[in-house]
Amino acid sequence: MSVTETNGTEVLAAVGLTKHFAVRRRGRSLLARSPGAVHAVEDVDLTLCSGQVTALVGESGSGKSTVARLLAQLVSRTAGEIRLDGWRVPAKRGRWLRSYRHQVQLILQDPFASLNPVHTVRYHLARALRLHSSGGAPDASLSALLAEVALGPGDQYLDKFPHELSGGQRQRVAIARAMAAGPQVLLADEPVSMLDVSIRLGVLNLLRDLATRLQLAVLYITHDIASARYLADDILVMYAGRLVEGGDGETVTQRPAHPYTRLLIGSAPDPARPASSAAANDLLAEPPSLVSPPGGCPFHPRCPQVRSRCRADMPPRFELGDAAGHWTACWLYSPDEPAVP
Ligand SMILES: Nc1ncnc2c1ncn2[C@@H]1O[C@H](COP(=O)(O)OP(=O)(O)OP(=O)(O)O)[C@@H](O)[C@H]1O
Repeated sequence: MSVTETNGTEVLAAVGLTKHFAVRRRGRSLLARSPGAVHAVEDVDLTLCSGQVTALVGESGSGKSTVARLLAQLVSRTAGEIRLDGWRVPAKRGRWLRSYRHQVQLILQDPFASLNPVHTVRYHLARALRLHSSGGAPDASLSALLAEVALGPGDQYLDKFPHELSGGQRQRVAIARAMAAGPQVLLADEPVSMLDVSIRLGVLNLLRDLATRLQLAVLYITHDIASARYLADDILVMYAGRLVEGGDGETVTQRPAHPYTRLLIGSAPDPARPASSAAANDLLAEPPSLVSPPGGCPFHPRCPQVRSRCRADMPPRFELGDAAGHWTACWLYSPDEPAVP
């Protein structure tokens, strides 16, 4: 399924989403005229649809978590628009925030950090249920929540403390707590990267199941493009705060267009393919400064196919035409550039 031609309807969308973090000035920079800023997210457009999993993939520091925090309204945006069910979400906080947070739930990487160690599973789930509904939190409702995340029977888990659960069970409880709000959107920020490899698949399958069964729109944030391919309908690739490629998961991973996407795929561990040390080394190269980003395409200093135009101008999105909704922001695909070899 492609980003633009999905079966589901649009639930959450961002247009031109931008976040600059102010940088504290030190030493000589105290004399600088304008304070610096980390350009963490620049001009990001994305659409999350009901029943669909969209993966946001990129290396560390590319701005993925900031996108999640912006969509969850945990940080304010510098520019851009967010729409929930077609409703323009105000940039300033207000009374709408509570109901927004019912609809858009964030799941973090480390369930140990997100669950309070002194409270039981019952406490966490009951509190979440009471927060989001006017009724109480009878055990039957708590067990039903646990059943949603394939933890059962409920009475085996309700009185357990986080440290008495395995990593996978803790993440499932964190997901059950998010489900207590009855959300339309789950933003899952590296939800399996701290889990044992053997249990990752189970949690990924759970996210897929929730998306399909409950028609949730899921954003799956990861640095691991192989897991994105496994789980997601659509993949968006992020580099230095910007989206550089998007399309359905199979097309993006089988026919990657952007040189950065190719590098990401080339450096991903694949038992069936000898590791490309060249690709891995390229990825280890110095990431760009987000305080004074290079002019033109942000990837040009690392790009093996750089052209003069790439140093001067920011590439727009080019539709690739090989699959519906497959696009890339790279001058190699401009109709007025010589064809890609
Ligand atoms: N509160 C903040 N103040 C200043 N800079 C920040 C803040 N939060 C994030 N950043 C910077 O924004 C950039 C993007 O960070 P972000 O955490 O969104 O990237 P990421 O792709 O999620 O990386 P990771 O996978 O390592 O979390 C980084 O340079 C980071 O240092």
